[in-house]
Amino acid sequence: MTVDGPERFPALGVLRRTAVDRWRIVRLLPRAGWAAVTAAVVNNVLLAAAPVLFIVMTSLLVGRLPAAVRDGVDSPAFGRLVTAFVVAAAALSAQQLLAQLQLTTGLLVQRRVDGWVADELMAAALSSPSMEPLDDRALTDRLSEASREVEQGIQSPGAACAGMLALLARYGQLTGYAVVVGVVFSWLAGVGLLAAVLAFRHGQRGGLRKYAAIYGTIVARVRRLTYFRSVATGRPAAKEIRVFGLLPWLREQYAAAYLDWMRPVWAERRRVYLRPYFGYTALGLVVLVAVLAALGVAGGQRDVDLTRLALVIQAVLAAIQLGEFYPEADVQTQFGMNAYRAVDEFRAGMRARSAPAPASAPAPALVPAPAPASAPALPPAPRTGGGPGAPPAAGPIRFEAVSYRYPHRSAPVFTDLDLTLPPGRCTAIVGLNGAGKTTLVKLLARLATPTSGRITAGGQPVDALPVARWRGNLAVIFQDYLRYEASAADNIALGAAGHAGDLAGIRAAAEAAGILDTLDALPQGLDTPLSGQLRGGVDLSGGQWQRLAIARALFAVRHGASVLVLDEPTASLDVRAEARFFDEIIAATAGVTTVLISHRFATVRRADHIVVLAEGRVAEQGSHDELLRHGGRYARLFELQAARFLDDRPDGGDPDGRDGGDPAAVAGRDGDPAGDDPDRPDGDGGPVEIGQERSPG
Ligand SMILES: Nc1ncnc2c1ncn2[C@@H]1O[C@H](COP(=O)(O)OP(=O)(O)OP(=O)(O)O)[C@@H](O)[C@H]1O
Repeated sequence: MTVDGPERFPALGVLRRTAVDRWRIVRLLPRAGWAAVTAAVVNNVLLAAAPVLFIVMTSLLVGRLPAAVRDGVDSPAFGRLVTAFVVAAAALSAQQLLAQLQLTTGLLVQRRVDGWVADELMAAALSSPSMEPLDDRALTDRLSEASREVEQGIQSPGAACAGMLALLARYGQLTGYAVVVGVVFSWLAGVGLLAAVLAFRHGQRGGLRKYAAIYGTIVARVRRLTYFRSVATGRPAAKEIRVFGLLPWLREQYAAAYLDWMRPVWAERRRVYLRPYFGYTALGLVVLVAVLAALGVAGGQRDVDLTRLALVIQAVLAAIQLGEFYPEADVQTQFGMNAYRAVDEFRAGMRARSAPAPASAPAPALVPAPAPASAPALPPAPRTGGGPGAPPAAGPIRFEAVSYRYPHRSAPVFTDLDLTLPPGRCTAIVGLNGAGKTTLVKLLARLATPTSGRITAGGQPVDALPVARWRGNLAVIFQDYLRYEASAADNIALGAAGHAGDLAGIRAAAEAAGILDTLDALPQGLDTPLSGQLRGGVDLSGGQWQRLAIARALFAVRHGASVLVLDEPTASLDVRAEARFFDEIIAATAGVTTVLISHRFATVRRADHIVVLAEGRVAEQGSHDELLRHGGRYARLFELQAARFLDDRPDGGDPDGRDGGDPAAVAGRDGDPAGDDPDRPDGDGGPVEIGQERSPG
């Protein structure tokens, strides 16, 4: 096996990696626009020249002083002294001004580059049609490192670009000083000076590089620290922290996470900086002493005049100072390069983990759904066209021998799952916690890909369709649906973002979800921002948010989605609203293939078809009546609910049921499983949820 250079000589490897990283940063510069980059380059070149000009002019000033004093204020010698003074003062002023401009042009470059990188990062994060890559910790570590730096903008790729440009000024000055020493004194001294300063810089940069490398290995610790900080200061946890008195616990956790994060950093800092620092300082001192000693010898032999003496002394001292740490460039370039490497690695990881989209596969025609038995209560919006971009109509959706296992999990969630979702009907999926209900939705929405088996719609594999086209056919409200910090109208319109102008549709969806009156009563009606954090904004209750999320799904249905998935849609609804759920919402989507996931019998029992998931398969299925007659798992859970209701119900309760009680339980008790009074308010004997089996005793 051949050993290449960098492996045999580690220093070469480091140099090669540094060069590659720097080149990567340089290639980002065009993203800032050529005008901004040119302005920054010109500024930094002038900033390199100004201090060199200053020491040249002040040295001339020193050299011309004896003649000017001797010849008097009216002499040409005095005029030359004044000229040198004016040019030196102008160079100094220009340096001050250019330093400010360096900041401004650098910021401009930085912001533009970071804006582009942020776009790239977002595009990469959303590039995979499935969510699986985001379950990969190594990949999300890269993402969090990159996005943290881009967000903070201190050690970002944009800051690295600005830092690289600023290096032009520093190294330009250094070259200028070395050339001055070479020209007026000795090229050997000039080159020696340059080499000593560069060696010292190498020590600095090498230390910083090693120090920065440790950050790549402690991202998980940083994430933990950030987590505790956001829990402590964020709004979502504010209630629990106060109620449970969690402040001391949080402080302790935060302090532990902080030390866990910082200890390796401190140790590395001592290791990489201390010893090299002494070594390189000694080298710098040796060169300084050698050059100054040679100068002294030459001065003693009267080989150098006053101007040259002043010039060399100033140039050497200024050059030695350039061996220091550059606050405007060093951290930015080192950490910014790391951040951009994280961006690159994240993008590459996403590409590698994303299943290639079958772009060239022709979209098969799906079997059209049967006409709805009754006209949908939610009036459909006029379709904007039925060309190839129109969403496919869904036939029966089948999971055929589908198995699925999450990455990094050994146990599969599903093993050879066979399941049919009849078109235009409502199928309820029930099962204990962790049975796989939400995973089933992820598979249906192609956020995850079956490990084996396939999902078909109208007989055609759904993964043969472009993913966007398939998803255009779905309206999904997840259990953890989003509460957008936007107006109420926008929160609904986001169900079909291309139809935000359909105000009548937004109102119709809100009405069908039973939230229209609430929204109309807000200070700005449906235009009210839904967040206490926004000016003029208000927050909604949990149940109101849930209705709004349902309205979003209904709006998507109005605009062409023919498969509606509702994951725990009644979890936050009050019992009256839950009882009305079928009449108001499911009826509004009659004719739409609906998947309803719920732990609540009051919600599921009126579905056309009920599927019980257990141990990775369909354990039972049928209508509510059939499943009760079957006397299996579903019936057992239902009986538990009824028993709970009977236990909790006070003796001689109101015969018409108006003192409370879950309608499902009433149905189970009176033998009319399907019939109940949806208006009946519930009392304290709330529904027992599927997945929370309780002993009847
Ligand atoms: N992102 C994930 N990575 C690894 N395992 C997961 C992930 N999400 C879910 N699981 C596991 O998959 C199984 C099914 O989870 P899923 O959320 O689908 O259950 P569920 O039936 O919806 O549960 P619940 O009724 O509690 O909402 C569980 O064992 C869970 O631990």
